[in-house]
Amino acid sequence: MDQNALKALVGQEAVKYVEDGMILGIGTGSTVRYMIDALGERVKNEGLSIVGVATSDRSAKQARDLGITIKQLDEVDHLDLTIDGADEVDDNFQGIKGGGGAHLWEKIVAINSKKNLWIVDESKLVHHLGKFPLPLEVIPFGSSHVLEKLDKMGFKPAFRMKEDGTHVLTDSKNYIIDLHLGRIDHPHELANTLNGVVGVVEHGLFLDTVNTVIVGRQNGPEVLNARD
Ligand SMILES: O=C[C@H](O)[C@H](O)[C@H](O)COP(=O)(O)O
Repeated sequence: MDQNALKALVGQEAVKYVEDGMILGIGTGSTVRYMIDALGERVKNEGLSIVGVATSDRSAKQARDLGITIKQLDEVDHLDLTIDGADEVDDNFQGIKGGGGAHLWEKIVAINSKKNLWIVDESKLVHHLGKFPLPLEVIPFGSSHVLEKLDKMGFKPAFRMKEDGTHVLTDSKNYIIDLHLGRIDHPHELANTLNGVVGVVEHGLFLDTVNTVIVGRQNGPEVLNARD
């Protein structure tokens, strides 16, 4: 199976966790796309009745186009489950997200969700976080000074740019700075440090967040349970 087949596999597996009547957080990314397709099938074929809260405009559009009811986070009083992808997951179930620039909305949805389920192909499992550049969402105002500060802190920051030379913009119209760290030995300390940088709205470290990870392996999906 190639990587896309593994993503499809975990996407299809994840929707088995969705129950009638649930309010579901819907993540973002190429793996989640398969999950949304599979969810749409269940809504269409089984009459599954759920309300989705999307973590990006693109996921909201895909879901709506498939007939899935989407509400804003502020329109619901709780989320039963959120299904999302990840860029890296380490041995302690800590993760990096935001490769698609959606980690701010994803984190807000995740912390308001009773359970969090991540779907990844096996390439995302790592022993140490940090090979994948750590995304930060930053306010455009004064962002060159934020970059300079992060550089002085030794974080090897770079703005995420489009091919046409303009900034990648998040759904909240902010910029992304990626930190090229190589290896993160102390993720909680790093998270605390980044939380203290004025201008950084949110970083892509998702610590102590996920309950269950479904990993796409060549011989089938593997379910890893982190915590209840
Ligand atoms: O901002 C994007 C999200 O955090 C994604 O869930 C993450 O980047 C994984 O995306 P993909 O499934 O495309 O690898």
